[in-house]
Amino acid sequence: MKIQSLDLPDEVKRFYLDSGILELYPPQAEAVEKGLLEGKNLLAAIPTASGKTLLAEFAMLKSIQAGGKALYIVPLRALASEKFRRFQEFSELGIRVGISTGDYDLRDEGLGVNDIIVATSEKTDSLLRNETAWMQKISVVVADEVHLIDSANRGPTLEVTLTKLRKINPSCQILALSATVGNADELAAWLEAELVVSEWRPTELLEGVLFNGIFYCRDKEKLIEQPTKDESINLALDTIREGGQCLVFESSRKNCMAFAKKAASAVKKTLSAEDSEALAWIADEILENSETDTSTTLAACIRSGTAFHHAGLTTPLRELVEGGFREGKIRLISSTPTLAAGLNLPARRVIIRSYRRYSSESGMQPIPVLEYKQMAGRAGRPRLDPYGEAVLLAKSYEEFVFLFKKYIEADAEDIWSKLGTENALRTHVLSTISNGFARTKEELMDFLEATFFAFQYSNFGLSTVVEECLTFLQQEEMLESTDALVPTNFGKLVSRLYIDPLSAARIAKGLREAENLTELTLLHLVCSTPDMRLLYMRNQDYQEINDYVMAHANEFVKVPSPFDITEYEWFLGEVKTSLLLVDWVREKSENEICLKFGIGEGDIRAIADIAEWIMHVATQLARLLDFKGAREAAELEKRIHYGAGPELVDLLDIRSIGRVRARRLYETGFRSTADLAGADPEKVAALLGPKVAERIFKQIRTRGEVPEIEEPETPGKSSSSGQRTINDY
Ligand SMILES: Nc1ncnc2c1ncn2[C@@H]1O[C@H](COP(=O)(O)OP(=O)(O)OP(=O)(O)O)[C@@H](O)[C@H]1O
Repeated sequence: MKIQSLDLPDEVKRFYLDSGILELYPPQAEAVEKGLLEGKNLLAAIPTASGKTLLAEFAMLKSIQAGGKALYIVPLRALASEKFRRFQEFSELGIRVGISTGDYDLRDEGLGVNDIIVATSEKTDSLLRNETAWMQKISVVVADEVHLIDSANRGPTLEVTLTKLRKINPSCQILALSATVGNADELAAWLEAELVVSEWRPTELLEGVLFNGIFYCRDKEKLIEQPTKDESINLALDTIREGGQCLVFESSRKNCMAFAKKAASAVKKTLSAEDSEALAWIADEILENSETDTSTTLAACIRSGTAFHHAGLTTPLRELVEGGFREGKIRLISSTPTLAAGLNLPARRVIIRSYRRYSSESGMQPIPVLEYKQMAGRAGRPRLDPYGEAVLLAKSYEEFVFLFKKYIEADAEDIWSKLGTENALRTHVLSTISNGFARTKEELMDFLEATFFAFQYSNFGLSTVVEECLTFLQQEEMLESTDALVPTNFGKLVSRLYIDPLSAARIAKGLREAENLTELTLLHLVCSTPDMRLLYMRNQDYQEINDYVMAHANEFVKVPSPFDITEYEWFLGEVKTSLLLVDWVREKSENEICLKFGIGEGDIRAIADIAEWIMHVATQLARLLDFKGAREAAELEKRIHYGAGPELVDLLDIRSIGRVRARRLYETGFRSTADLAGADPEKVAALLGPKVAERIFKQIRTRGEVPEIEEPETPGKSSSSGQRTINDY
């Protein structure tokens, strides 16, 4: 099917023809035949890189040209940024694109001027809870990676968000993009959507197992040369020498880093002088951005053409690794499956070194087939690689046979709604009532009957769980104690703040009962909520944290009995996470924190982000309920944001002044923005570099009168590279 023949505006067809897309892939053609461009709902369950996003673009552009507005929902912020960058290319068509991934208690009304809004499912849900007006005008909803409805933590929000959007916009077109799943027909029926299921890919995928140095797949066997003792490295070198790149999936960050380091010396031998120069630049950028042992190791690997990628890296570092790989400079990335979750980073060969995953309930378990297919689907760059190869490693003949049966010859599992638990429903029952979707139990059940959970389980047991949620919400005074479902002001605030009602109840109880609200008391209160992500307890942590608790027992609202082993262990994890935040707000260096707690910089950022949000909730709740602690919580919220002491908060309100620069200014006597306003500009420029100083004075100038900065006579002498480094924070 030619692009020219499509029922799309001429300028849209020209846009694609100019980008070299002349005709549709078979699944795309099937989608058009099934009504994609006639506003019909459609579920496309097709492999990675087989053109799903293009389908969404066609539907969105068609609707926008007719005056509509599109909402593109993704599961991850990284994917939101990737799609936002892609859709910005439509600016030549006069299409405006916005992205919304920020705080969860904003309406983001300003985004309504855009034709396409990209948002995570959580952010979409919070926009609905905050009754964002432009949500009523959405004409096309794209749910990318919709198979994640199956995930326990993200699934319920995506499912309820789609249910709400269909309620407020019954006529809007739903376009669901999914990896191949076992029950795509069931998902399509729930969405009242046409279904396109296909295994077609633009680049052939060879799936196989490496056993005794031979790569076995379908009808091929390939003997892999053995230049080193490690068969995974040999497999990687085999591809790199052919001009391809490798993605290696490991089950843990430690193994990721270890393999990237181990492969470095062998990969380095394949590099040209030009490659090495380009890689050195990337490595220098890494060190500009971060000063931890992990980033030092990463930079060293990159100089040899390898890298590792996991959630412990900060976003700038991950983007540098991804960019270096896309440009073909980094030859091998060793990653945890984060990379496979939707990020478009294909490679000629994908090596799955570990197909097991650790879970606290059942230890090391084989990953689901769906997850294997996601990783395997990254093999083969369209138009660049002649084929893609996904390789599992077998250490025995039994494992060799198992892997073929379990993964290569198997179909992906069915996906199942995870909404039917009290943890999931508690949040969504309150938001459904707060948003006026339900004023009585009957209306609430009607709303829930429109969910995928009800579609799959035909409401089994839903009423009982809902009853338990309503009882809890009334006991915690988030709902009026009436037959009608009426949210209290407390309940409305909890819904708008996008927090688990159980978290809100714990915070309210803690603020009410706390004798003294120290920094630790508030930080632990935040860490004791179900919304908080806790650090794992390593064996060496137990004694140290336990001793700390004994010495500071009066700073905790409640210390559980050590004889209640499960609850006490969980409490120790809360305390360990609280102590990370104490070090963070007391300006311990990131490297020191990483080494002390056994984490990455990305974890500090991720945990600080969540803690900041929950502390923001504590501030709002203390104010609403007139509890003590609002001022202390508001100050801590800022300190968590910057990772700094209270005396620096005024300085930190200035962009370009992060925790390191603020401390340097403070120690030099510039203790506030007022001090800076009256400061000798040359002195500040000497301290922070003229470019940073100018950015600072420019902000202060907008708040009052201060002298201009004279640029130095000899440009390039600035002490600061002008790059925002980790020390800006
Ligand atoms: N019909 C086509 N002809 C040529 N190239 C195409 C066609 N459709 C898509 N592409 C190109 O193939 C690449 C992958 O397309 P797209 O991103 O739509 O796939 P996808 O399935 O969404 O990938 P992912 O699963 O990574 O999100 C893009 O570079 C896109 O421009």
